[in-house]
Order: sequence, then C-alpha cells, then structure tokens
Amino acid sequence: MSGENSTENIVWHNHQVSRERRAEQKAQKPVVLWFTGLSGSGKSTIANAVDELLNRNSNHTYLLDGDNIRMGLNKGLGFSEEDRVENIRRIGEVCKLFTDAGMIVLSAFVSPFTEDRAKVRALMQANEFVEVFVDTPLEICEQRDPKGLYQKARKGEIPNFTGISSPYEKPEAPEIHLKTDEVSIEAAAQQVLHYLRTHNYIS
Ligand SMILES: Nc1ncnc2c1ncn2[C@@H]1O[C@H](COP(=O)(O)OS(=O)(=O)O)[C@@H](OP(=O)(O)O)[C@H]1O
Ligand SMILES: Nc1ncnc2c1ncn2[C@@H]1O[C@H](COP(=O)(O)OP(=O)(O)O)[C@@H](O)[C@H]1O
Repeated sequence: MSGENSTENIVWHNHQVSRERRAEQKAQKPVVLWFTGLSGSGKSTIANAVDELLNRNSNHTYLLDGDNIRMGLNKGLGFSEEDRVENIRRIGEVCKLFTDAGMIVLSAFVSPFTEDRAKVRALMQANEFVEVFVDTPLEICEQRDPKGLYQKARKGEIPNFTGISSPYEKPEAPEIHLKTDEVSIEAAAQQVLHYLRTHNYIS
C-alpha cells in the first residue's frame, strides 16, 4: 500500500536505553494487569486498591481507566462493536508503550470480546499480560448500579449496553479470577498482589 497512510517510508527506531534497563531501574517486572468484567463488576474499585498497594510497595504503576480514556485519547468512540474493537486496540498499544517503559499497568475496561483481549495479549511480550476476570453476576452489578446505567439500559435509554443488549464473553482461562460476590475489595486486591509476588513481578 502507498499513499498518505502508508508505513512504507517509516523506519522503526531502536532506543539506546533498552526496555530491560528501564525495568531493572524500577526493580520490577513490567506487566499489564488487564481487568475485564461487566460495568459495575468492580474493575475500577479493585484496580485502584491494587494500585494503592503497589504504590506503597514502591512499585511504578499507571492506571488506565475506561471512562477517563474515553474522555481523552478515545474521545469520539462509542459502544458499537466496531468502536469497542478500536477502543481496546488503542488501549493495547498504550499498554505496550507503558510496559516498554518498565511500568506495571492496570487497565480497567469492560473489554467484552475474547478476540480483542487475545489481540492485546499477543501484542505483549511473553508473561507481560495477566488477565484479571472480575467475575460478578449481572444481578449483583445491576443491584449495585453505581452510575445508574443499568436502570437506564433496562428502560432502553442506552443502546448496546453490555450484559443487557450487547454480549460479554467471559474469559476462559484468566490468570486471576476474582469473585466479588464472595470476596471483599481488600481480599480481591490482596489476591492480585499475591499473584504478582509468587510470579516474581514484584518483591
Ligand atoms: N453501552 C455501554 N456498554 C457498556 N458500558 C457503557 C455503555 N455506555 C456507557 N458505558 C460506560 O462506559 C464504560 C465502559 O467503557 P469501556 O471503554 O470499558 O468499554 S469497552 O471495553 O469498549 O467495551 C462503563 O464503565 P464501567 O462501569 O467502569 O465499566 C460504563 O460506565
Ligand atoms: N467485593 C467487591 N469488589 C469490588 N467492588 C465492590 C465489592 N463489593 C461492593 N463493591 C462496589 O461495587 C461497585 C463497583 O463499581 P466500579 O468499581 O466502578 O465497577 P466497574 O469499574 O467494573 O464498572 C463500587 O461501588 C464498589 O464499592
């Protein structure tokens, strides 16, 4: 392909400071903690709790959160299947940049499609993608309804709402499985920390 959008005249630059040196300096193994689950499942709450624990442990982290990214980088994308695919693709690329920088990234997006999550995993280096399934039954998300969105969706005021009028494909083999109807926010966060410690991402 040639023309304005072609990449044929673009050359990849190798950095003088390697990704290994960037990670070593931070005394951690870079990784993306990819939280996925229904709206209201607890992705944001648990990711924030993990972020807090990691920060106190002197780790270098960054939290990418659904609503915030949609107000900036992904402003203009909606909730059609096509837009969700592009939303997750861009977020995957951002995660890759952060892991290259040696960071532990926490991403909290519904990311309802198995294929899109698999594409992000494939973009990362081996063992740098950890899928965290925030597994909360739809009935409980609906009871929580922290933003009042389920109520609106049930009234037909929000089209393509995940779990109601748009599918959520559950992870089949997540590295971490959090059942928030059985464990507290603090216990869920500790479960993630335990995984990171036992797999030598952090000390
Ligand atoms: N139609 C529809 N379906 C699902 N969610 C909706 C929708 N419209 C708005 N919202 C709000 O947007 C947040 C989900 O954005 P994401 O970027 O995580 O979605 S996706 O990964 O592209 O599917 C989601 O945030 P969370 O509640 O934090 O998950 C909702 O607050
Ligand atoms: N065990 C739990 N884990 C996570 N969130 C919980 C739990 N119990 C209750 N909650 C509440 O559920 C809501 C989850 O909302 P949020 O974190 O915004 O979800 P999401 O980011 O998946 O949309 C919060 O109000 C949180 O306090």
